[in-house]
This record gives sequence, C-alpha cells and structure tokens, in this order.
Amino acid sequence: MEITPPWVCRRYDMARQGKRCPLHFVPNITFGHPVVESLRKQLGQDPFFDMHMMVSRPEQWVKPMAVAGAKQYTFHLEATENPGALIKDIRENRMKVGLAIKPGTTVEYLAPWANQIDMALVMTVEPGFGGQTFMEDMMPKVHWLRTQFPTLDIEVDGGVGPDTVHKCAEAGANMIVSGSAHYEDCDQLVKECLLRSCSEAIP
Ligand SMILES: O=C(CO)[C@H](O)[C@H](O)COP(=O)(O)O
Repeated sequence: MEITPPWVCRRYDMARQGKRCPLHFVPNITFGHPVVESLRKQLGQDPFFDMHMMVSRPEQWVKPMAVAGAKQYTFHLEATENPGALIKDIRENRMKVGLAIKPGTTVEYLAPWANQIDMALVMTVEPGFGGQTFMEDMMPKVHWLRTQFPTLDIEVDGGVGPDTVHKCAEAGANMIVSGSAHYEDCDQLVKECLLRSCSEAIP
C-alpha cells in the first residue's frame, strides 16, 4: 500500500477567487502549477506528483499542470460535465488519470469510467480541510470498487491515521492520503503503525 502525505506534492486546492468565478469547489487555496514547476526543478524527475484537483472547471488546469511536471491529474467527478473528454485530454497531456468522488456521490457514478482511469479516489471527508473525522460509512464504496475492478488503484483520503487505516485496507484500498496523522505526530512510531496496519491487511 502507498501512503502519501498530502500537502507537499499531492494536493492542489485551487479555488478561483473574484467575480469571474464565485462558486468554488472548496473554499481554501493551497498551491498551483507554479509551485509544482518549482518542486520539479528542485527535486528532479523522480518524485511522482499526483495533483488532487479540488477545483471548479478542472479542464482549465490540465495543460499547465502537465507542463509544470505533474504525473497524475486527479479530478472530481462532481466538477465536470464531460468526464470522458477530460480523461482524454489528461492522457493526451501524458499524465495518468485519477477520478475522485465526494462522500455524497455514489460509486455507481464512477463505475462507467473505472476502466479508463488509473486510480479511483474515495473521499472519506468533505473536500476542503485536513483534520476532519474519517467517514467509515464510505468503506462499502471501496469494497464495491475492489470487487468490481480488482486491479484498479483505489485511494482513500480524509481522516486516515493509525486508528482508521486498517479499515481502508480491509475494504480494498491500496493507497491512502494521510495528512494530520502524519504531520501532527510524525514520529517513527506512527509511521510504523501506519505501515503495519496496511501490511497486515493487504496480502
Ligand atoms: O484533502 C483533504 C480534504 O480536502 C484531506 O482531508 C486531506 O488531504 C487529508 O488530511 P487529513 O488526513 O488531515 O484528513
């Protein structure tokens, strides 16, 4: 199982401000493609940058993110009216495709796209802020996806830590994002606990 801290290279909350776009997908802003470009220059070609685009109109950032050095572009199903065209555009820009769903979106909406994507992301909090409580009732979505799509990468994001990671693994997730648990108690014990929880649950 892969464990990823979100803030450094993983997450891109870019809600546009101003009169032109009053409706934001999430209320906060983290960083955009200039930061990705900068990180790529500093860190070289090796790090895998998956951009979780919690944005309105995700179509507009595909090219800038690709040019900046992103390797995967994960967008929200709720944020676009044409997932098929967006998937095609991401591929044409030589990035992998991640498809995320918010807690209120049923997994059946994601299923038609599952064979065209590299990763399905099941949110276990409402997108927007770290430090929220893990929504265990999202686990049936993960289990259903794992049953239907055995080889698909399935990621869980939101409230994942030592007490909850095994639930993700048992449901069938093979990737997690862990923010607060990773950063607020970032000692070796927590890291080992996370890793042990995963390795025990995943053969
Ligand atoms: O992106 C998120 C919400 O928008 C996630 O919750 C965040 O990336 C993970 O943080 P935490 O582990 O603290 O829930």
